[in-house]
Amino acid sequence: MTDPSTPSTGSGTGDLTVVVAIDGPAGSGKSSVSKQTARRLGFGYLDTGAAYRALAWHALQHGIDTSDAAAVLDVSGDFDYAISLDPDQYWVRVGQTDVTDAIRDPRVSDAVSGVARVPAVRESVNALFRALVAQSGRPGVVVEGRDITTVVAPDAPVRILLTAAPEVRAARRSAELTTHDAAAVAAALHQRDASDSAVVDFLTAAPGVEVVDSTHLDFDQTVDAVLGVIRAALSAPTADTAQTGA
Ligand SMILES: Nc1ncnc2c1ncn2[C@@H]1O[C@H](COP(=O)(O)OP(=O)(O)OP(=O)(O)O)[C@@H](O)[C@H]1O
Ligand SMILES: Nc1ccn([C@@H]2O[C@H](COP(=O)(O)O)[C@@H](O)[C@H]2O)c(=O)n1
Repeated sequence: MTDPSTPSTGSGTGDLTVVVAIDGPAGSGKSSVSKQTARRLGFGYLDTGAAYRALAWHALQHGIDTSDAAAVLDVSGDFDYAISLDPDQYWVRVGQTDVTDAIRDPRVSDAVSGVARVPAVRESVNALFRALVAQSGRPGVVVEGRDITTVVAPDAPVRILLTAAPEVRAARRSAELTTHDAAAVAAALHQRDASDSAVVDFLTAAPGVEVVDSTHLDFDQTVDAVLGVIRAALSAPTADTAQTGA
């Protein structure tokens, strides 16, 4: 994997970029809500799951079974990954190939947890995420995934766990994948959550993480709820400003 050269805390405390960290289970609305939130704030948007998905796609292209950790690590050596942080011009590339749509294929979703289970892969992509945030040139970046509030940017000034009831998440995902059997889509989503939550905990909020439950909210209400948390957090006095009176 390309080695990110620019070190950064990616936390909003060690550099000038404000990080809004959002975690949650599959289908909770992380990508769509984070993207719209970023637009509303003029922030960048970083989809961290795309890196795991793109590496899973890359492994499948090489005929690799992603449950084979050694093979995944091996193929990650020539993984040339790029992603846009522009919420209005979102794309994902591996080498010269645009994989923006391909990485959403259920074939990739079914394989991605194997990739995410490899500790060396996680360390490498986390360093990349921090570098992408630091280099974004934006006043802030909404970063969404599974371990952003706890591992990637635990010091971010805004940390949110976006949840929704499992049956609601499954129904929303089924509505997107209309050509697929609804029961199979729901089973795959819950299976992926089960595999992923064995690696990182995104089902319970870590201390200091605000929960936004969208079960009974529509999309716009969810974005407004997230923006409310962000505005409250960014206008609250920090330890620094409270001490200096700034
Ligand atoms: N509050 C909401 N009300 C209705 N639909 C919603 C809401 N939030 C998100 N959605 C829809 O639910 C679907 C799943 O959302 P999205 O893809 O953003 O979830 P995700 O958490 O990023 O999923 P994954 O982790 O699997 O990538 C999308 O079609 C999105 O438009
Ligand atoms: N911070 C993250 C983000 C994602 N993953 C893994 O990637 C998969 C795809 O993520 P989506 O958000 O696009 O659904 C996800 O199922 C995890 O396996 C991760 O481990 N950490």
